[in-house]
Amino acid sequence: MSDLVIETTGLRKEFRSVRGGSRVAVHGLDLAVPAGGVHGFLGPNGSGKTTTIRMLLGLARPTRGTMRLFGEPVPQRLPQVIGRVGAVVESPKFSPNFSGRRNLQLLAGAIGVPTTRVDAAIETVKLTGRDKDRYKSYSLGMKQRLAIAATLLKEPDLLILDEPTNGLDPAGIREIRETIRDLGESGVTVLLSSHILAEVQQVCTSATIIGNGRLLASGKVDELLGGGSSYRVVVPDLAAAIPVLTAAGYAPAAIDGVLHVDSDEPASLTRVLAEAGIWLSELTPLRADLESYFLQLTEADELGHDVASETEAVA
Ligand SMILES: Nc1ncnc2c1ncn2[C@@H]1O[C@H](COP(=O)(O)OP(=O)(O)OP(=O)(O)O)[C@@H](O)[C@H]1O
Repeated sequence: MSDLVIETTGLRKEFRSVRGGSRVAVHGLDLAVPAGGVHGFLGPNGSGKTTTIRMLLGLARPTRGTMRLFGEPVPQRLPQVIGRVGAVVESPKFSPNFSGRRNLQLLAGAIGVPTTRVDAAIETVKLTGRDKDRYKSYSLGMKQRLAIAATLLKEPDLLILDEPTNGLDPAGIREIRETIRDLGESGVTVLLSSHILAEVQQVCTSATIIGNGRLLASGKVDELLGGGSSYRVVVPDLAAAIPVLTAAGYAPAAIDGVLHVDSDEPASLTRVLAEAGIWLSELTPLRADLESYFLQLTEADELGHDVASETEAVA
């Protein structure tokens, strides 16, 4: 039995246009989300994230392909598994004149779970202290946290969040990210869709990257980032530093009057130069996020290159 919480194979979605043509939103997507932790579902706007999530939740019908949630085929067995899934895909409807707490209590009653779970949900999303204020007085970030609290009432094993930080101010973004990280650490599997690379890097343990409805790469965030790091090295005399670094096994590249050097250990880079009497005036990490990797993948996709071989080269 697979320990994947979400699995899709060859998932495809075509939308018919009014003029008789069709637009392919999802192209044969193979998605594999392991149990536990926060899995990023990263792609630019319009890359097919929401459409994929809607299909998983039975809100849109795939044109082709198969999907499984907790090993069960969906939509066929969705009724059996949907109780284990919480999702914030669109803004939920809360009563503006009731407090956040009252809204959750009503919801708990409606879905038949004990109202005692309301306290835990409020605490998890850090709305304690504001839970008795009217919903309409909440900031966007608080409204989003209440939406997450609502999904927690049924104590889901899988939480699907579609761009939950969209439209929030920096404080709201920080709070939601902390909440998501805490949830991932508590044992819930979270699928976090996002078009923000830094968000996936900060919050997620593993990720799937898509572009134009196609899989570009998937794996642990650390591995997606690549093994080594590159540094920008500023020295007074490039011509003196290059042979010293080359002799020590590095492959320095001179770019715009500075050196770019791949190294896992910046301290030894510094020592090699210092031992040759070369004192560096700057050592800065060049690539510490998914940005360049993502751009490389999406450009390759747009050019129709063999994305699989690009992925292997980076992994
Ligand atoms: N109901 C629909 N009818 C026609 N085209 C659609 C429909 N829903 C989505 N699309 C198209 O499918 C593509 C993927 O859209 P989708 O919303 O899934 O992307 P996304 O990655 O979630 O982007 P965003 O972050 O902007 O929501 C887009 O080109 C979009 O215009």
